[in-house]
Amino acid sequence: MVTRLAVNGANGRMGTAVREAAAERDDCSVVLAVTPGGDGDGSVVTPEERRDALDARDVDVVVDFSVAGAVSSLAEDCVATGTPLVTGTTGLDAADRDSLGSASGEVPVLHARNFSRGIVALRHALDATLDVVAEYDIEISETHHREKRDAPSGTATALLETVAEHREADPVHGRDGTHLREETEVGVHSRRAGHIHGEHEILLADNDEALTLGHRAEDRGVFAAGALDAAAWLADRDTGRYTVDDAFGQPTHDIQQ
Ligand SMILES: NC(=O)C1=CN([C@@H]2O[C@H](COP(=O)(O)OP(=O)(O)OC[C@H]3O[C@@H](n4cnc5c(N)ncnc54)[C@H](OP(=O)(O)O)[C@@H]3O)[C@@H](O)[C@H]2O)C=CC1
Ligand SMILES: O=C(O)C1=N[C@H](C(=O)O)C[C@H](O)C1
Repeated sequence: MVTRLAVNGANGRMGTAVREAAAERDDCSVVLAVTPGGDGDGSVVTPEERRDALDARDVDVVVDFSVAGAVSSLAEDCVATGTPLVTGTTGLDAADRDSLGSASGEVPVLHARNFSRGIVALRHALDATLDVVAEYDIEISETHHREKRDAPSGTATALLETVAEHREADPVHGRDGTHLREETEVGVHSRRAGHIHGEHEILLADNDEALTLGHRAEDRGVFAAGALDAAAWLADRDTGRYTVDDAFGQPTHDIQQ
């Protein structure tokens, strides 16, 4: 089956990567692009024209990479038209988050702060690592291109949440002044430079050792491919809230001691 997609934020860096990746696949087809300018063509519309266009173009799933603050009206359009929603937009505001929550009572919704399978693996690796060394000092660092608006990255925030599932974790964003690190601190550091697609590193140190877990995205294609895999998977799902773990599969074996 070919999944008919709408791409929201279609002319952005990720929207472009998604359209390029979809053009190389035979399991999905982009039938609608949504971008603030529109272009008067029925297949490229503005956010205001989106609701009617989702019906008119018979869209199966919306894939969204846009901006914080724009996701709530998108979620409302998905509910009004019964269209499943995959969104990778990060730095969401409270209205966006609430809308995704209520939309998932009406249509399938999958929000992921990173669609790379390597990042899914990194999160599972961190989870397993914290089972052994949760009390080590932990610092999370991320580096992205100069155009990125939100900091810390959605991925760094998700990694921090994984730490918080294991221990008290008080984020400290950057450091200055003269004071000692508190035991519960987790440093969260954001760098912005050039065209870097996305790097994340977790440093854990204590007990005469230091351990790092890290990931580097080498092309936006990795996020686009994951989002398209998630969209194809979500097309057949029941109403509800889903994660990339649901779409890509949970780990199949336990870490052996
Ligand atoms: N989950 C993941 O795996 C990944 C998530 N991201 C996240 O995706 C988001 C987009 O990133 P990126 O593509 O680099 O950003 P860009 O700024 O390149 O793209 C965002 C696009 O959204 C458009 N836009 C603005 N307002 C609306 C609206 N109301 N409706 C529809 N489109 C709108 C912008 O148009 P205009 O410029 O005309 O305003 C722009 O073209 C960010 O939040 C980023 O963090 C990025 C990579 C991977
Ligand atoms: O804006 C980006 O580029 C990216 N954003 C996501 C995030 O905030 O974690 C994912 C990826 O790192 C690229």
